Amino acid sequence: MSRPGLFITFEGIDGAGKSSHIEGLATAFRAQGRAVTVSREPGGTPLAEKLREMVLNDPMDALTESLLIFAARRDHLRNVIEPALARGDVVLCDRFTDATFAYQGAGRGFDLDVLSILERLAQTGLSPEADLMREPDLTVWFDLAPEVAAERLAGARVPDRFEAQPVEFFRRVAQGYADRAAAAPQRFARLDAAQDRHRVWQQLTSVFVRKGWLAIMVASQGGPQ
Ligand SMILES: Nc1ncnc2c1ncn2[C@@H]1O[C@H](COP(=O)(O)OP(=O)(O)OP(=O)(O)O)[C@@H](O)[C@H]1O
Ligand SMILES: Cc1cn([C@H]2C[C@H](O)[C@@H](COP(=O)(O)O)O2)c(=O)[nH]c1=O
Repeated sequence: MSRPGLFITFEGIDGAGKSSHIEGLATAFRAQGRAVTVSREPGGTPLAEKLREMVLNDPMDALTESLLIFAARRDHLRNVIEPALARGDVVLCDRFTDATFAYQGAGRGFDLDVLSILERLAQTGLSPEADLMREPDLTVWFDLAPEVAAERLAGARVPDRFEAQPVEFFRRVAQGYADRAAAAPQRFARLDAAQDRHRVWQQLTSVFVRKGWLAIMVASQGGPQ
């Protein structure tokens, strides 16, 4: 009998360390016989990647930004996430809707009620259960002080529109993530992302072992060196 799909998202402020661990986790799942789809937001389809380029680079107001992000998300859900979950894949997605509440909501100060309406519109009617609003089964939150994230990113790459924001913006985004985690504690797993890569990897795999989604052996394998 095929196993049900799992939708797992990774969140945190820019530079928190999410991307450093997602491929390692995909390898761990594959080693245990699971098919894995790795993706990201905004992005993940040709259309959504075009929208990503605009959102990350072109000046726009917060409503335009939110509409483009949810348009990209719907296309990504329709064409990648829902088909993968229907096949029984583990879907590992670098950011999802919590990022919109944290960045556009808490960071930019955009109306959270409007975001909730857009969320319902964009994430409903795509799975065989018509009324289901697709949400992650688990959200791993890499919690890191904005000052530490800024140090990690300094000089690492050319900053996009978000990475170029001042530290006060990221304090609000970090608070936005804390609020989302407090509102859905059963869905969120918080990691102390200030620890070194190996310890963060250990925290990460422990979450999956505790849930029974990975066997205990992988906690000491793979991951960044
Ligand atoms: N635990 C860690 N300790 C120190 N540096 C780290 C750690 N984890 C990642 N880094 C470094 O910090 C930088 C940001 O890491 P990474 O790209 O994984 O973060 P991210 O959360 O995916 O960021 P973004 O969302 O902006 O793409 C990279 O240069 C990476 O090598
Ligand atoms: C999904 C999503 C993302 N963002 C922002 C957050 C980041 O600054 C960029 C994506 O870059 P990354 O290197 O892939 O992390 O986009 C946002 O503002 N709102 C969202 O919903």
